[in-house]
Amino acid sequence: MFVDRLQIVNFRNYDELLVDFSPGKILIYGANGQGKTNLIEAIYYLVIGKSFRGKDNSLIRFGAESFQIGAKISKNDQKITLGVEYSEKGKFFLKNGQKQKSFSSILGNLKGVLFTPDEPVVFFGFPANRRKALDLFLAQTSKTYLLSLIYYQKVLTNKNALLKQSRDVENLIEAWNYKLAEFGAEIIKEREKCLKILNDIIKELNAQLRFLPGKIEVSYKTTGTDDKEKIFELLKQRYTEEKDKKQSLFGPHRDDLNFYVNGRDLKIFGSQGQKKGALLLFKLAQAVYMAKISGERPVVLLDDLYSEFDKEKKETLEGFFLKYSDQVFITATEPIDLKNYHQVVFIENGKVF
Ligand SMILES: Nc1ncnc2c1ncn2[C@@H]1O[C@H](COP(=O)(O)OP(=O)(O)OP(=O)(O)O)[C@@H](O)[C@H]1O
Repeated sequence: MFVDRLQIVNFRNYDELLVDFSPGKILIYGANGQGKTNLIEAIYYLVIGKSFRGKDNSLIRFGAESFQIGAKISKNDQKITLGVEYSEKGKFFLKNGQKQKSFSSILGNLKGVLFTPDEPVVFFGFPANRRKALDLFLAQTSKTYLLSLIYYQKVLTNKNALLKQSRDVENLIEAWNYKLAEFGAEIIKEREKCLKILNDIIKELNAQLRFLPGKIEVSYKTTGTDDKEKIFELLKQRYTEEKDKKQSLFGPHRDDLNFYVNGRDLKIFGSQGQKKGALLLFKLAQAVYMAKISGERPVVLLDDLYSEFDKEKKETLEGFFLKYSDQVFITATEPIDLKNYHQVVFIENGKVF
C-alpha cells in the first residue's frame, strides 16, 4: 500500500498542504525546523490514530482552532480515503467520507512502520513503552488482537476501580477476573505467536545486515500464561496482594519483551548503537511480517537516518525496507544522492516544493 495523496490543514507549521506521492523511495529534505518530521507525524497519525510525539492540542497550528489530516491510500488497485479532524470540541475519524465511531474501526487500513532517532531511548526505557510498541504493531495486523486488547483494558479499568474501594470485593472481582483471564489469554497467545515469528525474522535479517555481532534473541516475558483457566486461578490466589496494593498486578498489562545479544539483556548492557541496531531490526522485522504474514506491505517512515548511520549502512537499510514496503519516506537535511529516489520533496517553512 502507499499514500497517494496527503492533505493537511492547520497541522503544526503547515497551514494548507496538498501533496501527491509516488510509490517507492521518497526523500523529504529541508533545513532544521522546516516541517519534515511534522509531515511524517501527519502520515503516521493515520496509522495509529494519534501523534507519536505530542498531545492533540499541541498539533494545531499556532493561532488556529482545529487541524485536519486526510490521505488517499492505494492498496491492491483499491483506493480508500482516511481522515481526521481535531478541535477542542473533539476528534473524529473518517473513512471514505463516512464518520467513524472510533479510530479502532479503521486501524489497520493504513499500515505503517516508523523509526525516529529519539525512539531507542524511549523503547529501552520502561516496559510500558515496549508493550505499547508491540501492541501498536499487533493491533495493526490482527483485528482479533485489537478487540481483545480493547475489552481487556475496559475490564481492567473496572477491576482497578473496585480494588480501590475499602470494602471486601472478592466476589465482584472474581467476575472481572474471569473476563480478564479470557481476554488476557488471547493477548498472551497472540504476542507469543507473533514474537516467535519476529524472532526468526530478526535472526535472519541480522545474519544479512550484521547490525549486532553475536546471537540475537527477542523474548516475551509474561506474568501470566496463555491458558485462561490458569490465569483465572493465578488471579484468584493474588486477590489479597492486589487488594492491598489497590491495583491489578498480574496479566499481559505487566508483560515485557527483551532483546538479548549473546544472552545479555540489551536494555541493561547494550550500547546506544546496539540498541539502535536492535530497534531497527525490530522495525524491519515488522515490515517483513506485515508483507509476508498479514499480506499487506506497509508504508515505512524513516526520520533522520543520516544522523544515525553512515551512507553505506543507510542505503543498505533503505534497500531492505523497500523490499518489504511499497513506499519509504526518508527525511534528511541535505539533498544527497537524489537519483536514488523515486520522488524528492523539498520543505521550507511548512511549504512543499
Ligand atoms: N503547533 C504548531 N504550530 C506551528 N508551528 C509549530 C507547531 N508545532 C511545531 N511547530 C514548528 O514546527 C517546526 C518543527 O518542525 P519539524 O519537527 O518537522 O522540523 P524538522 O524539519 O523535522 O527539523 P529537524 O531537521 O531539526 O528535525 C518548528 O519550527 C516548530 O516551531
